[in-house]
Amino acid sequence: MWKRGISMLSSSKSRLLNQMQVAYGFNACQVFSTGLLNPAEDAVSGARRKPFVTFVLGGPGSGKGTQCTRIVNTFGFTHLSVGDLLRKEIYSDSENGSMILDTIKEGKIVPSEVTVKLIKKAIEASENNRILVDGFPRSEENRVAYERVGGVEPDIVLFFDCPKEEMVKRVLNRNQGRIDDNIDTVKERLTVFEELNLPVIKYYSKKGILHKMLFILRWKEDEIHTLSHLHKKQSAYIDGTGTEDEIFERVLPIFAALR
Ligand SMILES: Nc1ncnc2c1ncn2[C@@H]1O[C@H](COP(=O)(O)OP(=O)(O)O)[C@@H](O)[C@H]1O
Ligand SMILES: O=c1ccn([C@@H]2O[C@H](COP(=O)(O)OP(=O)(O)O)[C@@H](O)[C@H]2O)c(=O)[nH]1
Ligand SMILES: [Mg+2]
Repeated sequence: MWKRGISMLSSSKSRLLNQMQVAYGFNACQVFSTGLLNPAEDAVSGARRKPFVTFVLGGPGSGKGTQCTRIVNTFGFTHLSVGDLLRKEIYSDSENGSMILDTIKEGKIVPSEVTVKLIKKAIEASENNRILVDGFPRSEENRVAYERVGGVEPDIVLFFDCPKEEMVKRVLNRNQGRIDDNIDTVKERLTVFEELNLPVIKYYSKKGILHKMLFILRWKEDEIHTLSHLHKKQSAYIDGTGTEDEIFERVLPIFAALR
């Protein structure tokens, strides 16, 4: 896997890494190779190291998956899209397949015991110590269930914020043949996001120093003020609008410390 990663370091990537070095004052090549040489097991004892986990949050179509791909390519993370893990379950002979299909179609949230088990299994199977968990936790219940099973909180939480109209436009143009990319489901997903996912984002923001946040909340103006006032120092703010390149420029500094 390491060899494969090193051969992926194409000249365009080298150029990007050099630009990052100039822009952010750190050795991006070093960051990249450290990511690759960041195995899940301790080289001497062989014991499993605590994974370095980043949760990637944001509404439907906010660009989580798109930016995760870039973070993977630049910082050597393994990307676990929880939506993808669930979709795989539908097509495997899993006992939960039809329940998952119905839940995704309706834009609701799959029970925590199912998702937490899938995430745990995927983290354990990963040879990499750096993990991006994309699209989870989607509710406080999800968050608590993960902490209970894993016994740890994430190291970083990213939140990609995007106006509703832009998210709807992106989802309806996504063109990946997803059963939930239709106007009725996306409307429901936005309601679920607001009711169940925003409290999770608020929770991590309050954690402040432990969790860096990318945070511009367009949803509830009163909360923006309170949260940004309370957590200005500890939080990193990002805007999920603009081109993919522009957004990634805002993401890069968050991982700059991972030398
Ligand atoms: N900055 C952007 N501007 C325009 N379209 C984007 C941007 N980022 C992602 N997209 C597109 O929007 C759609 C949703 O992006 P995706 O990464 O799947 O979002 P999420 O995982 O948050 O639902 C995809 O078709 C993607 O190509
Ligand atoms: O932790 C999760 C992640 C996803 N989902 C379900 O899977 C759907 C699609 O999630 P995905 O992250 O793929 O969607 P995205 O936000 O990327 O559009 C969601 O609407 C939920 O129904 C879930 O129940 N729990
Ligand atoms: Mg996604």
